[in-house]
Amino acid sequence: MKNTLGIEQKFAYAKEKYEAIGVDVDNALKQLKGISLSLHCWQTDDVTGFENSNAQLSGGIQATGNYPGKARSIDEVRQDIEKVATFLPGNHRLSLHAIYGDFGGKKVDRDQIEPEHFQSWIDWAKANNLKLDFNSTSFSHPKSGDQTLSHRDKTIRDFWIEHTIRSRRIADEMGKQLGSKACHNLWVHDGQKDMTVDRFLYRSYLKDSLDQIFAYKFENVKDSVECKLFGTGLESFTAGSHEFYMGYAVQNQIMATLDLGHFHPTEEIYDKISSLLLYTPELLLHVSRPVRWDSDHVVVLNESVIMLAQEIVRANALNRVNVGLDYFDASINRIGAYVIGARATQKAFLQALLEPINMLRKYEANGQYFERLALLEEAKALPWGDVYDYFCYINHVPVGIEFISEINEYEKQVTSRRI
Ligand SMILES: C[C@H](O)[C@H](O)[C@@H](O)C(=O)CO
Ligand SMILES: [Mn+2]
Repeated sequence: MKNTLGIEQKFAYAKEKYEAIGVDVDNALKQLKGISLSLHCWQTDDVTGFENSNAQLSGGIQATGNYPGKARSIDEVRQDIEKVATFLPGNHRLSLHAIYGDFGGKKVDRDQIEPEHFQSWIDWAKANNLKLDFNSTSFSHPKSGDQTLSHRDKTIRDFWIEHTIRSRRIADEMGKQLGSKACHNLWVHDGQKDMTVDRFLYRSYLKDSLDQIFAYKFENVKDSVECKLFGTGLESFTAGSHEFYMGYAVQNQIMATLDLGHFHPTEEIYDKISSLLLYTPELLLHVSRPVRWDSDHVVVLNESVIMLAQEIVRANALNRVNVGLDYFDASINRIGAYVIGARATQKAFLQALLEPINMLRKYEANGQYFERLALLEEAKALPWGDVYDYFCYINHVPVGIEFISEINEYEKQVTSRRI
């Protein structure tokens, strides 16, 4: 590790500055260490999965780019995730989609998946000190079409109901064996391209499908439902809108998933945190970066992510919010994409944990709004970066830009050879 003295000295100076405004830096670091990010497995291979080698991504989502080195097998996904973990301070989780099963080369349709197809993932996760989360997969399948759980054909709905119940059962097994409840995220792309007249009908089918799916209770699963504004090719109607799933989550006391790319481009999700947490037990986040649409660009430390982290910390809700990442950029080094996005998310939480919240609250309560705004602005320039470097250093992962050369080396030795 380079320049150890500099890191410690800068941290000591930063700590003094924060303590002068009433911030407990050691406690912030302790809390940051407790935030497990759920890394999305699908950045390794551009959401292809291992059902069949010619899988075409559908469902209104797209991974654009052709950067060499994507993972081509389960072993390569695991190898890449293990590498990513060496760059991230803290203990994290992996979120799998149902199409990433270990099917042993056999054709296993979605309504036939079993926990046994994910046992090798569970064993691997255990050996690597990771916990798992899970997602049913409605896209990239001959029966997907434009609609699944909301389809007007009962046989199609029944197929996807069966798939989703089985997915939750797999999540339950993961949660049980790994000793940590698995989040099961349900996102279906269901919608229509053009003006749709039977919206009420499709949404009532979707509700009925969900009722059948959630009639099964699994002890080791935390269920979540993910809304979306629209998918590509399905621009006019989305069955699972925000209002639809918010109502469903509240009525059934499950989680809503908030994906940063699933709202109107100027709509921020930070302000939904305190509202939803008053009515649902927990939340699941999909931290992402929409550029003009739900483009799933790599997460960076932008205002949307910072404000989101602030709202969670200010609401004292770290233990009620599950933080998943969701983006897929096939145009740059994929390991680098994970590390940039995961570290940016951690930096946002660190900034939030280092906020001089007591002073800010006092100003607000006294109606001292100039002082509140001034302190919010000054806090942006406080040396949180030195605290993050120290966090990396004490957790034995590369500090600052050191990870760039290490990822380049991995590319040279491993991913560039995948041809
Ligand atoms: C692959 C994921 O399940 C998917 O990205 C979903 O979470 C989503 O956000 C779709 O836009
Ligand atoms: Mn998502």
